[in-house]
Amino acid sequence: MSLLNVQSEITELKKVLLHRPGGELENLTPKWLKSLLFDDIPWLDKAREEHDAFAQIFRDAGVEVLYLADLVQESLDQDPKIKEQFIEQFIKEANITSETMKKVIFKYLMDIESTKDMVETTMSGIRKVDVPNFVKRTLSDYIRDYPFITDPMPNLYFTRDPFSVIGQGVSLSKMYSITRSRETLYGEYIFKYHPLYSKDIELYYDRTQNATIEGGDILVLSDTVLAVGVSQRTHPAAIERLAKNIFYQYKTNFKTVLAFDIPKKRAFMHLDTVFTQVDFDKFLVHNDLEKTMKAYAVTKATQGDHKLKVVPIEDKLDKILSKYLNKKITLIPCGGDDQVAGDREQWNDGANTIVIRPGEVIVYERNHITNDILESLGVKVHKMPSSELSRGRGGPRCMSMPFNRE
Ligand SMILES: NC(=[NH2+])NCCC[C@H](N)C(=O)O
Repeated sequence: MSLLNVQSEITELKKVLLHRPGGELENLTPKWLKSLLFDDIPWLDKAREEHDAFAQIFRDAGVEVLYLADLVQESLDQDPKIKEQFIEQFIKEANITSETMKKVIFKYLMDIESTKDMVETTMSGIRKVDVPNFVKRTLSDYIRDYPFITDPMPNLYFTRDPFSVIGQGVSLSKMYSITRSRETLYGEYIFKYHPLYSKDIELYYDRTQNATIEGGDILVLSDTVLAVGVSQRTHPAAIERLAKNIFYQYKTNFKTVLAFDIPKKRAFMHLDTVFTQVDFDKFLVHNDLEKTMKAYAVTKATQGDHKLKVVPIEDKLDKILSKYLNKKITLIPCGGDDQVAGDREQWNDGANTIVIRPGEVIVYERNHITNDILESLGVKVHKMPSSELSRGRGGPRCMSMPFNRE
């Protein structure tokens, strides 16, 4: 039986996957910031302190915290061949063109004694100055003032996106941006080789598909209903493929995929930046969501082999959720009614909370207006420090991937 189990956004969280930020953040520089999807450079030591506080909130609430680099290390240490294969694939995807350089980097990584250090090196990026006796060989070695042989992956601490646990299976993302594409390699090795987490795993999507989908767009509303954002990052064709796989190929319990078409822009980058559940009957939303979104219900077609039926939904968001979740739903606007506070706090992921148990969430401390509103509605709010981590434009939900909920 699969050790993964996520049938909801809000029931008691048992196990969660995080990534403690590492050297990849120190490899951010203003020149490449935009293409690396950061708005500023977090101070690594402080970012780690904040992240450790985040992890401690989970532990204090009885949640087991897993770390990405540990799971990858445990997967690669199953067999020296797996480790070699991983390094080869990493090099291939890092776009190293020179055959000699490929060999140099292979040896460089193989020579790192601990597998975990090796994995962290692949994450933080390898600079030309890191490699002993680096010799310029290719034209680009000579011409470009580019410091890296392999690029850093600074977005790894957003464990929500490269894969997503759905029910007892996994959707391994095909990422939208070049900079995040290699992040899914780690998930591939975990779900193929990890002694615990590769057992009986159903793969509902995989990284070799063409159409892009990212975990931040996927919300497991119940054991029968998924919500998926059609966003800057997730293409409708990917949602249809996912739906066919969960409806037909794997015959899961899921009956409906609600597709929410949202604006294709950075402030709305994933559905979970504008919309998260906080309790059985409460959702946090960005003020502008209702005005700008359009919902569709995707179900099995009654006729035709492996066909889908897509129906536009005209109802308002609370009505749609009430219908599919079978209860009256309250929408809580991020930042309240004030447009300025709403826009500001949403930009700092005020609408992006992770639920520990129904009505108990982790939030960024800085979003004080939204946090006060949540508290006034009886939601238990754990505030985490958030000066540095928020510079990557992701909040507590983006930084966590539940492996198991009650
Ligand atoms: N699930 C999320 N909302 N993730 C936020 C990811 C932020 C990251 N800098 C990116 O642009 O990809």
